[in-house]
Amino acid sequence: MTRTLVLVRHGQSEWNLKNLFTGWKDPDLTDKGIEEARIAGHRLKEYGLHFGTAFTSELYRAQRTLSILLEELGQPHIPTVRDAALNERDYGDLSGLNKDDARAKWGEEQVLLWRRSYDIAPPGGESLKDTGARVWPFYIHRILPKVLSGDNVVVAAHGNSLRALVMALEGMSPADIVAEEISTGIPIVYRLNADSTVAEKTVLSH
Ligand SMILES: O=C(O)[C@H](O)COP(=O)(O)O
Repeated sequence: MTRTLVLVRHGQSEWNLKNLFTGWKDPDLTDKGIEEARIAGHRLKEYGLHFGTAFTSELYRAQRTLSILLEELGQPHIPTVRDAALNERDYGDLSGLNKDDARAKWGEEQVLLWRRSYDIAPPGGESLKDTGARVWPFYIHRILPKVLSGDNVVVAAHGNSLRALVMALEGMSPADIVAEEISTGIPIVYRLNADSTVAEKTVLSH
């Protein structure tokens, strides 16, 4: 049994391109983002992966990335679960603001704490810990049983919902997770042991 779990962050969005905090806002992919999703599907095809189930968020950029990727894989119609538990971190009052303008207003250090620390939430939004509080139970109750049953699973989600998932999978500490970045459109392939620990991790870079 392969017990494969693939995580992929959506391709570049219009707001990634404009350097805006996005969170639960719902912009589309850019042309580059569409291409990144295609390449991700192509890399998974080359890797020989077939999926039984897909999971994504309720946000369009992740859903569109997933459908482009599955189309490229030749598996456009697999069962797909969409759930807000996998949504991006809610960026609260920062949503829609330019990231450089935010650094100019609140300082580099404060903005980095909001973006990468474990438990400091942006004003009106979620910390990574808050995001994990919805991602982790969803993983345990909905995603993991599929993986452990041998049903290869792909999860198309977001930078911070995936950072929360990677933190749990790899047993990272709050200090470790600060440096963890998830690139757009790069599949991360985990093979899990029967006890759900990670046996192997492969990053399918371009
Ligand atoms: O919501 C956003 O702005 C991005 O998708 C992730 O942003 P971050 O890299 O600032 O956490």
